[in-house]
Amino acid sequence: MTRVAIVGASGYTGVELARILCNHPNIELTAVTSRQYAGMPLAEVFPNLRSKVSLVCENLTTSEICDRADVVFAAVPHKTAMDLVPQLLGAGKKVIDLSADFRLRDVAVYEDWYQAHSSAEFLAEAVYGLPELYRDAIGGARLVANPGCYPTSIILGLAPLLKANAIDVHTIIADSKSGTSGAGRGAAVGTLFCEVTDGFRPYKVGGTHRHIPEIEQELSVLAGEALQISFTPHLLPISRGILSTVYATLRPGFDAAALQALYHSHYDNEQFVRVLPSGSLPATQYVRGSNFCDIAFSVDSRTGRIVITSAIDNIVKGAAGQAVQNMNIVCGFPEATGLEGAPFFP
Ligand SMILES: NC(=O)C1=CN([C@@H]2O[C@H](COP(=O)(O)OP(=O)(O)OC[C@H]3O[C@@H](n4cnc5c(N)ncnc54)[C@H](OP(=O)(O)O)[C@@H]3O)[C@@H](O)[C@H]2O)C=CC1
Ligand SMILES: CC(=O)N[C@@H](CCC(=O)OP(=O)(O)O)C(=O)O
Repeated sequence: MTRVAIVGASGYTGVELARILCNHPNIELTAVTSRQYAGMPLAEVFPNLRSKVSLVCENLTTSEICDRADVVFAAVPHKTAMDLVPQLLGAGKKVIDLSADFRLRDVAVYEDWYQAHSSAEFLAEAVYGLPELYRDAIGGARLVANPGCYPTSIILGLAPLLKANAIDVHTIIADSKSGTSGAGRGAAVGTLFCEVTDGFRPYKVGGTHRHIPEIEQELSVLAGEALQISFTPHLLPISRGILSTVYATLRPGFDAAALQALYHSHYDNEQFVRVLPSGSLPATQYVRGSNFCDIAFSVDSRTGRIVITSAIDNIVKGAAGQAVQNMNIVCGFPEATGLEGAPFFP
């Protein structure tokens, strides 16, 4: 059995990791950390885990975590992760980092959008953990940088088009809507019930959201040239789910039938990407609790644009589920282990 620790188990991605991992046949969950809840059973912090997880939250040092685990999920905020990762790697551990600390390859870009990086020497070896793009490299990685939730939904939606040179890469606009769990479990006025319920609003408008450089980095690799996008996130009064609507101008020669074939050839062997039949549209409630990304597109012949819609559960394919998918690849387990469940509905 592979021994696994979750650092940051009292957060939303941490509890989702515990929920997925408690049914995983190849691993043993051996440590769950939290400073606030140290001494309290994780199943008391999160009663959904009653009778499924018996571990008690602990405030462990990094060397204590190393003694207990072979694989460590860092489900902590950025900055905290970059301070933790070097010691874990030094002790020979495999690390799946859910934060943004190792996603950007260029330290200057990271420092522009986040803060000073104290472990930049590991950026070159970190593998961006989007299995549909980097499966082989993830298999040999000791540090996987699990993607952000918005980037997962947008990059998967655009990848087939960029690889086939089917769109004008300078025309991409992405409009994404996220459930409130995307903001984490920490108390904040902006995520109070009265601030969120019965309403809908954009935030970080005008090219200011920190997922922009991550999305541009990966789309530029796919396009083979540097590109920029317009991206606007919105906050939905739902607990989980992301729906992204992405627009781009089509190049001549790509009609709807050719594009449908393109998406299918790209994703039909992928277990977690469902290309919807023509005329169907994705919805957050059809991926809820699952590791699926549902994708559809329509061609607007009036404007010559393609409109791609993609839906994920931000905590699953957008975070913990994708992290377990990455662990499975790193450890050589079947990629869908622990992630086979159908979405919850309603
Ligand atoms: N929520 C989402 O949809 C997504 C989140 N992510 C990323 O995953 C990571 C975790 O996110 P999320 O679970 O939402 O965050 P939460 O705010 O819900 O949880 C954060 C966790 O980190 C722990 N923590 C905070 N500061 C420290 C510290 N200095 N040292 C040790 N532990 C600390 C907290 O526990 P305690 O304070 O008790 O120690 C808590 O368990 C973040 O980097 C986030 O950006 C990525 C994709 C999607
Ligand atoms: C709704 C909401 O607030 N979402 C978060 C993004 C989610 C996330 O966790 O992104 P990282 O993994 O890059 O930190 C936000 O917009 O900042």
